[in-house]
Amino acid sequence: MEEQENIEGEMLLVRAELDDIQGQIKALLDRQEELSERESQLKALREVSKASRDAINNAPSVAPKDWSGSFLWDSRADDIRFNVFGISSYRPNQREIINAIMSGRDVLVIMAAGGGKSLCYQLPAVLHDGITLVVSPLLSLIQDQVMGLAALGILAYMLASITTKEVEKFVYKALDKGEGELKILYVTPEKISRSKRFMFKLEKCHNAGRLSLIAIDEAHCCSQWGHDFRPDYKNLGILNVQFPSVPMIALTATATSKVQIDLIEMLHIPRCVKFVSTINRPNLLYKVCEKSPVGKVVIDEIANFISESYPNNESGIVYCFSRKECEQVAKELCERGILADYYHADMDVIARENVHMRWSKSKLQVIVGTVAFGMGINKSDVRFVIHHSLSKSMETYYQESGRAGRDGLPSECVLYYRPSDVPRQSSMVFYENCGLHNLYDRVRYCQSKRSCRGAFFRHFGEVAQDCNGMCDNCASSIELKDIDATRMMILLQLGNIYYFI
Ligand SMILES: Nc1ncnc2c1ncn2[C@@H]1O[C@H](COP(=O)(O)OP(=O)(O)OP(=O)(O)O)[C@@H](O)[C@H]1O
Repeated sequence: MEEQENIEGEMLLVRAELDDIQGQIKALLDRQEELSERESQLKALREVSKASRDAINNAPSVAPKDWSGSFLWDSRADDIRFNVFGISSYRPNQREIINAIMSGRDVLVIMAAGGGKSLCYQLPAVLHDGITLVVSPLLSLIQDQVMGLAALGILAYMLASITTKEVEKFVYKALDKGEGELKILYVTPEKISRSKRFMFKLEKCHNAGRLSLIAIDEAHCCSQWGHDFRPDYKNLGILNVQFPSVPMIALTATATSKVQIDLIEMLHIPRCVKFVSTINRPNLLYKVCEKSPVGKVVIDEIANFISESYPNNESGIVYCFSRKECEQVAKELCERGILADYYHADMDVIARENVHMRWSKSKLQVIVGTVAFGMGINKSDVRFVIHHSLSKSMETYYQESGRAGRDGLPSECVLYYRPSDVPRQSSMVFYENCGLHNLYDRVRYCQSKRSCRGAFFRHFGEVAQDCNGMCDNCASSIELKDIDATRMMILLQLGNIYYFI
């Protein structure tokens, strides 16, 4: 009897000590998370302050100007905005950017996906007399833009491998002799670095005073620190060296301060006016779901999510780690009644175009893609982006998930996470610049019960904004508060408030 009591007594003590340890571990983990967050904040602040110190030290001083004031071209610009582009009012920063370009300044624009970057160079292109040269990384992007401009009645062409001889002749005549009414010319960066003939004609155009503006789209491709580095973008610095009097506008949706410094240097635009809009996409809801170790269960969950939340063929993307996984996931989604197909770099161009086209026209609900399904996705009504696997960095995740909701309507970004996915990603990024560091940032985000879009603000060195319950962690803390409040009311009614305290 006594022995029994001793055992019971000791068990109570052990249990109490275990609970205590559990409490301490939790407190330490919370503190670890707080410190990691603070460390990232401080790193971002250090970069921003270094960047502004460098900018102050290195750049020749230029008086700051109020780009939102009145300018000579105001009424003509308003007329073109409304009557040519059919846009009733400017979005934040658009007017200021246009004014800086029209004042002859180089400009760097950082504006979130769907923010309206194109208007910032297309409107000045129409406003100016000469030709605007646009460098863009992808043929599909260029084709979309040229088609869109043609529909608005703006004469825009591209010079690329698929350009017909007739169009090429027209473009070269326009550059050479000023014939025709060419307004905007799109090229890929390879044209600048590899075609002497093109550069020769461009020089003639410039010498005749007909090259009015140079726009570099997806400018983050210049930087090795960015997520889509393209070696040919490195050669674009030649444009400002060869045509220093022509204003240059560089545009991107994302650039950390390190990438900004890099691309300003590469493009030789140290005195550029910088317009940085918020990276926040308030219409996107971010969620991290626990990923089952059983593959079929994961697919079941994804298929249920799509068919229950998006029963009307609303468009979505599922990102996978490997090509094989893409094909498998697409097949299994089809077996569960979802109209899906896969897209990866191992397919030939025609097959990829075909899948992309069917999806763009909503004949396919879901594209299951690898990272190869990236830039050039212009579909604005993507309602969900699901990550079947962890992406390799915060930046990649921001870009990929950001393909949702470019039309500003509510959309969801869901990530399936399990710790056992980390090693295969780490083996892929091991040799990349800061690869592991970036991946661990991502892992920390997935494991955190507190992290939200605030992690993006920290990553891009932006002042934090409220998440407004638009992530699972913030939403559940709001729910918890609701539950607590309800419980509090019941307890108050029962006169049991001391329980709660
Ligand atoms: N001021 C405006 N008012 C209303 N719509 C606008 C305005 N400016 C641009 N848009 C529209 O917003 C959409 C997105 O614009 P755009 O394609 O230029 O975005 P973006 O910033 O280049 O995005 P991404 O980085 O994803 O390519 C387009 O349909 C465009 O016509």
